[in-house]
Amino acid sequence: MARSLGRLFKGFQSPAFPKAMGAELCPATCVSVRTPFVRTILALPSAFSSKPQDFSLPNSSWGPEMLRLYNHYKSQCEVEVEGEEKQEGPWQRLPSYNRSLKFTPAADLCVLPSGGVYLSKTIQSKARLFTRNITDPGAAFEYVLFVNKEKQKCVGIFQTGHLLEGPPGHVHGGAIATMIDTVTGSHATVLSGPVMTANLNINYRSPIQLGHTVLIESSLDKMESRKTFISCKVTGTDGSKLYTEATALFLSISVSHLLGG
Ligand SMILES: CCCCCCCCCC(=O)SCCNC(=O)CCNC(=O)[C@H](O)C(C)(C)COP(=O)(O)OP(=O)(O)OC[C@H]1O[C@@H](n2cnc3c(N)ncnc32)[C@H](O)[C@@H]1OP(=O)(O)O
Repeated sequence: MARSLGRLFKGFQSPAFPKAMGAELCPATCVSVRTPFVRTILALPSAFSSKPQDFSLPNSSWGPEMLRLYNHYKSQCEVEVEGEEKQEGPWQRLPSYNRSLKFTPAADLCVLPSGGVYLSKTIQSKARLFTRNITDPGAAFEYVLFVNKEKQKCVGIFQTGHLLEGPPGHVHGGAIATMIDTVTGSHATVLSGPVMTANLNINYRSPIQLGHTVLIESSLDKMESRKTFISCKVTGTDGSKLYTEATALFLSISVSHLLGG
């Protein structure tokens, strides 16, 4: 277990900002790899089951607004320079998988001081990322994240499926919190390496209709020692309608924190 976590976070171990913001956050097919975060992203599939699927690519459930915004940011991941090969653009897409740890043999399990083990083999083999655990396309969270290293921004484009209902016909507040945590948490991870959410403050301004696509834009407010402060807004796809505002605090952690050490 400890070895698996170590592998997972290996690329995060020298996350100093702004060095990490020099990251080239490219899809798994990209060959240009320089920074700790990108190494981690690219290493992730090998820590999964044999056939990792990148869920942040378009599928048949994506509506026109989801596709339009995806294409808008995707087109800025590479730029044409006259007479030269395509170059990296200001935005980079973050790939997204549904597992963070592969099955680990019993010998790898971490024995806690209490005498228990960190995770049973069964739980490890069945564990799935919360936002990617419903396999029916379009039923729950459809999303893709892009980061902009120069502007220190991250955007999430989310299409909200019918299984996210809270108030009739509208998205559950916990699902909105999940979307916000996903965008701001990924942003903080890009900036600072392994982090956990310490505090999330949410103001729900207007209900989000089920099936709607929303844009979640997060910005770095400040970094202080182990603390990364991020704020974000959830809006309609043209940015005019404000649905939700939030601020979040992330604390950098070591792998031993996750093991209860
Ligand atoms: C590729 C990956 C993409 C991931 C995307 C998804 C992201 C999802 C992220 C999550 O959902 S994480 C799960 C939800 N979060 C948790 O379960 C965290 C549970 N809490 C903890 O594990 C610990 O409380 C925590 C790591 C947050 C902090 O414990 P520490 O022991 O490391 O910190 P400590 O208590 O020593 O405090 C350090 C500093 O932070 C401050 N602090 C800690 N918790 C705080 C808090 N809640 N609010 C404000 N300040 C806080 C604390 O006052 C102190 O400030 P000073 O250094 O200035 O004195």
